[in-house]
Amino acid sequence: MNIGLTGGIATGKSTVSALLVSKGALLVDADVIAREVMLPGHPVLAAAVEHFGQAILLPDGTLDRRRLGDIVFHDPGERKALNDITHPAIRQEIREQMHTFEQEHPDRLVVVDIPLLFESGLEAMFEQVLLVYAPFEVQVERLMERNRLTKDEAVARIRSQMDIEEKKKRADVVIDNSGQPSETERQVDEFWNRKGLL
Ligand SMILES: CC(C)(COP(=O)(O)OP(=O)(O)OC[C@H]1O[C@@H](n2cnc3c(N)ncnc32)[C@H](O)[C@@H]1O)[C@@H](O)C(=O)NCCC(=O)NCCS
Ligand SMILES: Nc1ncnc2c1ncn2[C@@H]1O[C@H](COP(=O)(O)OP(=O)(O)OP(=O)(O)O)[C@@H](O)[C@H]1O
Repeated sequence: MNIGLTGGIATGKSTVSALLVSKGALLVDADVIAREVMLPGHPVLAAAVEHFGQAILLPDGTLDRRRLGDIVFHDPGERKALNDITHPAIRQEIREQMHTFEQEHPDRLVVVDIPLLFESGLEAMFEQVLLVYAPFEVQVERLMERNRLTKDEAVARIRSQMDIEEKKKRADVVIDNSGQPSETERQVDEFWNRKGLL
């Protein structure tokens, strides 16, 4: 059994996936995989440097994430270029991890956290798609606070993704994380208790 878990930036995907893991789900995390392919020595990082130049590297050879973020969150063409470089390898690794979990633990729920699930058209990989929702204004606030960003920087990142209201329409299940954590936990409990009906 598997679900794709998505949302908007800073809507609470990590918060909800941690709750599901605490109940016994197995997690595949696209953000973790995206970081692995950008480590020194990985061919994906090499391809990114070829496109964006040495300036995206820090003196120690690791990726300057803030610098690359500044480029791609303000320029749709450069964002597409980065996605074209990184996404095939990320998708491949997601598929492999999902397959391994499903083979080894056929009785467990496999949760696959992918921020850009809808943008990348990956719905068909999953039995159901669960959306972690918080409205735009809440996203802005939480992103500014967590990443110490200005309002403009936070809005640029949010606008780099499909509108959260559109994602809400496309999802099979919605967890509204705009309220208190206890309210989110209640909804996750409810989902967990009826997931046998998936
Ligand atoms: C641009 C990079 C260097 C910025 O790094 P930074 O440490 O500031 O952010 P981090 O990686 O923690 O991502 C935070 C969030 O930003 C959003 N985001 C990241 N990349 C993108 C993108 N290409 N388009 C839209 N949103 C994105 C996601 O919601 C993600 O959860 C980094 O996100 C990256 O390498 N992105 C390309 C790979 C990718 O698409 N990852 C996200 C989905 S798997
Ligand atoms: N219900 C809530 N009330 C208040 N703050 C919350 C709530 N849920 C999450 N947060 C906070 O909002 C921020 C974003 O949450 P989280 O990191 O889980 O989002 P995310 O969707 O995984 O983010 P990203 O897209 O960047 O990976 C965090 O700082 C988190 O502590």
